[in-house]
Amino acid sequence: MLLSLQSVGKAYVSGSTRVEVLRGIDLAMNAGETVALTGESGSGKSTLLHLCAGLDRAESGRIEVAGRDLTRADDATLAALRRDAVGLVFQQFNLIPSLSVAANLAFQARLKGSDDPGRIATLAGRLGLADLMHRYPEQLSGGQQQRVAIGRTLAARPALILADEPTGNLDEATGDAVLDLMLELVAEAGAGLLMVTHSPRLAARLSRRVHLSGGRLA
Ligand SMILES: Nc1ncnc2c1ncn2[C@@H]1O[C@H](COP(=O)(O)OP(=O)(O)OP(=O)(O)O)[C@@H](O)[C@H]1O
Repeated sequence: MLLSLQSVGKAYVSGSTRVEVLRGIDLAMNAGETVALTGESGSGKSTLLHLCAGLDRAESGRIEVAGRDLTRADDATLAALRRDAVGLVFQQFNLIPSLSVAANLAFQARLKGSDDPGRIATLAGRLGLADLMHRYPEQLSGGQQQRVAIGRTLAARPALILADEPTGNLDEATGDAVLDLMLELVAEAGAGLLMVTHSPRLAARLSRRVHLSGGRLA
């Protein structure tokens, strides 16, 4: 099992109010599966991805990624898991401002000790970034930055990709091409993709769809 959530609960407390965002989430994903996560704004989709990435902790229940229990792991173990097994494509792209596009693309793979210049060049070509390799993030459009963030994740070959509207800043044709690439590489690597999307059209292209509402998945 690549990703397993059992009865996962999470609430946010601000002042005297407690907001139950997730109330008993069960989800199981095998390697090779691609799952679309839909739900209204504020339903808890980003919260769920953050928990699966070990960026935040569940209040109850159990989360396992590639057989490792996140709920009991210490911070160093969670950081190692993010480096080695999980790829994140979030809405804040978190590119490194002082590094070129080429160095940003290679960054995650280098952390893992698996930098492959040939693969970076191929990915850059497929993502339409080949002519931008010497630029810096601040010299890119939002959609170009988004493609660098996706390339950086794909270059590191994670077992599980967690993506929050990864093509949200791209026009339809570019977004389709980028999703094609993501699905192709996920299939090739036998990885898994859990992707938040508001688009029923994009959701239909993944192998399974789950909907978050009232703190539960259906
Ligand atoms: N750190 C926080 N403290 C308090 N409340 C929070 C915090 N983060 C999120 N929330 C609340 O939790 C709920 C779920 O937020 P979340 O960002 O997970 O939703 P979402 O489904 O990803 O929304 P969107 O589609 O708009 O990005 C919202 O009501 C939000 O206001």
